[in-house]
Amino acid sequence: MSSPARIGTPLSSSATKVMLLGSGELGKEVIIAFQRLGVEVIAVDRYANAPGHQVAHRAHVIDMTNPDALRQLVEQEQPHYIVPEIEAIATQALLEIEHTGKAIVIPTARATWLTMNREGIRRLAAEDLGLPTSPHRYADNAEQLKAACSEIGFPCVVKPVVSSSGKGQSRVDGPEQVEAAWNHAASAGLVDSGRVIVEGFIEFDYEITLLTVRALNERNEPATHFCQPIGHLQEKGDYVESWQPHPMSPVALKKAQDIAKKVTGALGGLGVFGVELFVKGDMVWFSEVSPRPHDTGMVTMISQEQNEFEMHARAILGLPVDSAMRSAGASAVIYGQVDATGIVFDGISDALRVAGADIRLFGKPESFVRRRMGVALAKAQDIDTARARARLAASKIKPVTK
Ligand SMILES: Nc1ncnc2c1ncn2[C@@H]1O[C@H](COP(=O)(O)OP(=O)(O)OP(=O)(O)O)[C@@H](O)[C@H]1O
Ligand SMILES: NCC(=O)N[C@@H]1O[C@H](COP(=O)([O-])[O-])[C@@H](O)[C@H]1O
Ligand SMILES: [Mg+2]
Repeated sequence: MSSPARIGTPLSSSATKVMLLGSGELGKEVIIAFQRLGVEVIAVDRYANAPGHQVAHRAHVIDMTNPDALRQLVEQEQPHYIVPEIEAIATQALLEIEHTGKAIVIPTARATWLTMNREGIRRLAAEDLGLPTSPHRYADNAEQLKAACSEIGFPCVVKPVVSSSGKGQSRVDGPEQVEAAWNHAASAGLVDSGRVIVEGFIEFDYEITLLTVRALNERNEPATHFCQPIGHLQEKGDYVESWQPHPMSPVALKKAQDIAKKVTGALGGLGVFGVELFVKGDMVWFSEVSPRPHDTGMVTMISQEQNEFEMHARAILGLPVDSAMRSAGASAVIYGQVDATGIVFDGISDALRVAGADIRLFGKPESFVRRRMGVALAKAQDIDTARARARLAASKIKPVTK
């Protein structure tokens, strides 16, 4: 597939150059992993001093949904690899860039294009691959949404087709809530494409992220590695806690791995994928997939030998990965809790005195009450203790205005 991996010297003519499109908390860790391997990293985001900007060789602020701005920056920086870190990117420009052969898009330009829009990945998963998903319909206005919700039945979930971290998402319990769901989706979608998806509500026992890695083996062929399942808790469509390993029946685990193998195989390329699945008994539904490290996978910073960001960097460069666990672990989100710039975090010593605990503060320049500003991590003998420790450590951190 490719020649054996080589890495040059950063900031010289031999440099191996990677451009991150999106440089939030996930990109920051991917950049640190690349930096450790002596890769030259260019971090891009929509605002200045994003977390990843602070640890890269160079930083740029552009509108990544603008194809001209994206093409121009790629022309200027000439990266070998382009690593998308968010959904809302001008994926059409990525398809063109990949086509010229000037840069490799991770995992592939088509994968970023399909997964940026819920409709693209749903059609691939449900129609082309025949994977089990929630029943679903699409709507382009409030009237169509009413009809779609009645067809699907209540409760159902309405989401903008382009959005993430639960933005613009509503659970709808009856016809009287449909209009509010339409307005919420229209106001909060990342790119206002004006289209929403309605999904039947799955009454799952639990949900997991199955981190799946496509990395080259010793014969230089892509091979699939599975991490242990990550259980998580979501509030308003956004993750608040995750833990690894989540116990699963052998039947459910096998189904989850089969689904993950099919969907990541169909997307192709190299790197980490976060396959989101709902589980009830031995039934498993595909929900969605991130063709990149996943927020719930931040737990791997404490629970795995190689965390998801290190595995992503290695897989991208054609290097071997190891998806083995080190210890049961958990993560708990630290929210901004205030609307302010340049906030200060109190209580860090108390957090770090919690047994087995550690923290990451992302360094986002501006805090919002519900913005994810950091994460507490904890290891333990079992996931219940790890969860309690991570929650306790997170609760000790008090963001305040300066
Ligand atoms: N059809 C559904 N049935 C039951 N719960 C759902 C359904 N769709 C979404 N949810 C709940 O909402 C959460 C967020 O949904 P989803 O992953 O589609 O949103 P998202 O905006 O893409 O979030 P992220 O970017 O963090 O993955 C899910 O993890 C799940 O807890
Ligand atoms: N579920 C997707 C996800 O967690 N994405 C992560 O959040 C950042 C945006 O944060 P912000 O909204 O606080 O700028 C993204 O850049 C990425 O690191
Ligand atoms: Mg999700």
